[in-house]
Parts: sequence; structure tokens; C-alpha cells
Amino acid sequence: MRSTDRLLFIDFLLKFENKNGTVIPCCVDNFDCTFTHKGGKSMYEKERKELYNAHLLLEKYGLVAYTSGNVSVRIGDHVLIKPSGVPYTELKPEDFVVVDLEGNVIEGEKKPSVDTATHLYLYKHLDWAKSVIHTHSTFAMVWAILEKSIPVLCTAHADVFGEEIPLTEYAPVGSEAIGKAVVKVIGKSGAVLLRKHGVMIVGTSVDDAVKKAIFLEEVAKAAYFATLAGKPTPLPPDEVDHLYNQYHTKYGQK
Ligand SMILES: O=C(CO)[C@@H](O)[C@H](O)COP(=O)(O)O
Repeated sequence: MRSTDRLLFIDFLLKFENKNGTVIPCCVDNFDCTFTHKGGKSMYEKERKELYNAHLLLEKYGLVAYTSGNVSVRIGDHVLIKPSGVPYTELKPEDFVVVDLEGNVIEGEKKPSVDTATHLYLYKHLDWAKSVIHTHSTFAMVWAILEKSIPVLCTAHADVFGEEIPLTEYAPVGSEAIGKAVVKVIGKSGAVLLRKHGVMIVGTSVDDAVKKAIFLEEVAKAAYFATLAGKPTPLPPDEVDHLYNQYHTKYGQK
């Protein structure tokens, strides 16, 4: 499409949207023309609130600072993700960006997270992935900086994760490289340490991912202090399996 034709087409779409308040496509022939739906409702209102609350919870538990980290949720062939570089104190539900699985912006005025390619790689390669969280939570990051996986040293770790928290190879930010490195080592826990970087969590829901991000920091902290104070031995693998199965079938209101 010639650029003048594109502009005419976009003008037509905008008028159509204003009149009808209807959701319209935001990418025309790969032309960079993203905009929000000013005339109508934003896409995924419910998921926007859920994602906003997840970001607030990460901040409340001290797992992120200022602009660091991000959360996304998969909705069919779309992913809703945090905008890049927006401080948590300024973040609003309407700021989240809708992208498709190839990274095209479907709705949103802001640039999506710098880690979007990583999140998308995980959604495309792990069919159970419904939400992804990235943090630089302090104690987990200490293990990642030391280039050490976190052994199963206590029952809480066995309960929630059921295995040691693996460590990726080093991968640079801003491409699929981190996603590839995560897929190579991820196990049933869905929690991974990014070498020299931080944490990546994959969840079956936003709640599941938030819970794992919170508990990972708790076990990373306990394991760090235990290792500093003495020479803790890991729980036996049979006991780890037993605790994990018990927790996942009986714990709480099940
Ligand atoms: O780790 C990194 C960059 O090194 C990112 O996770 C930032 O911490 C947050 O980036 P945005 O989601 O704001 O783009």
C-alpha cells in the first residue's frame, strides 16, 4: 500500500471508530500506526485490572524497584504486557500494551516492555504458560549473580517448587535469547534464575505466577542465609517429591 493510501485508510478507520466506538485493527500492512480505542472501550478490561494488581503486588512484596521487572498475561493469540520504563507509581491499567504472538502492537500508545520478545518466546514454546513474570528480586538475583542454582534446602521450597531452581546460560536483554535460555532449563516449577540478571517465572495463571515470584524470593533469602551461616544439606529427593505432591493435591482449600 502506498503511504498516502495508508493515511487515507487510517483516517477512514479512525472516523469509523469514533462513530461506532468499535475495536479496529491497529496495524495496516505493517505500517506503524498504533493507537488506542479512544471512541470505545479498551480491549481486555478485566485482564488489565488483573495485570495491574499483579504489578502492585510485586511492588508491595519488594520484588521490583521503580521500573524494573514486568508481568504479562496471554489471552488467546494476544498478550497483554507492561509498557517499557514506566515507574510503578505511574502505571495505569490502560497503559498495558496488547501485542500478538509475533510482537505486533494491536492496542496501546506506549512501547511494550523491553522483555516482550522473551515473554512471547515462552508463550509460543510452553503450552501451559498463561502468565510470565520477570523480576530482579534481591536474594534470587544474588544466586543468579553467583551463577548458582538454588538447592532444595527447606520444606517451603519443596512444597511450592518441588525441585532446585535452575540457572540459565547468560543471555542478553532485548531479543528471544533469554526465552531460549529459559526453555532449555525450565522444569515443573516454572521458576528460573537468569544468569547475572534476575528471575523469570512462568505460571498457569497470573495468580500462580505472582505466588511463585513471592515464594521464590522467600526461599532464595532463607537458602542464602543458611549457606552463609553453615553448610546446609539438600532435602532427599524422595521427600521433595512427597512434599510437592502433598502440597499440590491437599494444601489449602482443596
Ligand atoms: O531487566 C530488564 C532490563 O535489563 C528489564 O526487565 C527492566 O527491568 C524492565 O524493563 P521494562 O519492562 O520496563 O521495559
